[in-house]
Amino acid sequence: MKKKSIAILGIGGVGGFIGAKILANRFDDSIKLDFISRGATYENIKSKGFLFTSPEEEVVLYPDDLLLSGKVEEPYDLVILATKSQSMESAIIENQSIFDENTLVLPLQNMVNAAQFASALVKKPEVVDACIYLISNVQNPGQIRHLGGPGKVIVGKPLSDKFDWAFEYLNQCGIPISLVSDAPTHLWRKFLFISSLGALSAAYDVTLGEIRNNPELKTLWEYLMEEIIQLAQNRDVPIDHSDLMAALEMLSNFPANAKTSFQLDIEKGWTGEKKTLVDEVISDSLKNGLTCPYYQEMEFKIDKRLQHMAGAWE
Ligand SMILES: NC(=O)C1=CN([C@@H]2O[C@H](COP(=O)(O)OP(=O)(O)OC[C@H]3O[C@@H](n4cnc5c(N)ncnc54)[C@H](OP(=O)(O)O)[C@@H]3O)[C@@H](O)[C@H]2O)C=CC1
Ligand SMILES: CC(C)(CO)C(=O)C(=O)O
Repeated sequence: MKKKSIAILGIGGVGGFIGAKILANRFDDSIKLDFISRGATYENIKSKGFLFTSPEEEVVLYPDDLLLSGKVEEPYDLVILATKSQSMESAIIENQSIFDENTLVLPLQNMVNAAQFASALVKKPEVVDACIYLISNVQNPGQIRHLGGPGKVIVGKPLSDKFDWAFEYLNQCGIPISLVSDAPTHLWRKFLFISSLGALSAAYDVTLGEIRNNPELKTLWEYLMEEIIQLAQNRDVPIDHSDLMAALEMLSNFPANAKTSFQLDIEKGWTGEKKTLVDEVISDSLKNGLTCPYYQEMEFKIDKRLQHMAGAWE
């Protein structure tokens, strides 16, 4: 029987964490795991191996095959999409050959509609809603540091049980998988936290500790979350004030000096995931007759920061 195969497309914070868990914990070679990367990430892994650091370990690992994005010719049984949201489209388009009608696609972006977006591009495979709870960053291309979070993956149930092997395998490799029938609610709950906190931290250039300890910033954060809740409810997704309270509580688990990854991108003058974290919240709200003055204010401030940085570098 043909070996099952898994490809991770995008070896950054998320893709690297999942790849490391599989490579470090797999118990046999019954399933093939390939990395699809590009540029410096590809070159560094090729020449030095893949370095994964966590509070428990520092290991150099090797995927079964390291492949250059755009040059892959075989379809996979499971494809984990782990690029940032703004790179998804081009990554999928240049790697169409990795998908066929037997592939399951797991998109892990901080988006509420990643599965719909990917589905329209890949056409044949089944794409399920998914999200991951994790803090893991690129130190250098091909070198990933896991800073916290269990790496728990929440996945919307596929149409059949033919992919159960994949979920069992990931679980056995130390990636906790939770299959749920109400995936949109989970995705929106996560988006409520990430989008609002990302927007606020990027607009004001503040750490998570500064947001926690500054009553004005904390109130602004709550207003932003309320704008997400009204958008979710407008789409019949049942998140409410109790989720806002849970998000406030969740912030207390983060180190005071932690910054969101969106803020780190803005600091470098990059737009990062602004389109999916901020701009689309505004456009979707307005399209549905909702007002979102706090998101609009964050967007304005973020744009000003970006313009200021672009000016400073000219
Ligand atoms: N990091 C985290 O802890 C968490 C992140 N998320 C979400 O997960 C998603 C991924 O985030 P994260 O892992 O941090 O992002 P990173 O930027 O760390 O990693 C993305 C990787 O994808 C690569 N990539 C982009 N386009 C291609 C392509 N065409 N072919 C091959 N590789 C490509 C990038 O390479 P290159 O450098 O060359 O662009 C980069 O290595 C985001 O939506 C994020 O919001 C969710 C939960 C936690
Ligand atoms: C959880 C959090 C906020 C950690 O930095 C994150 O995932 C992000 O920045 O996108």
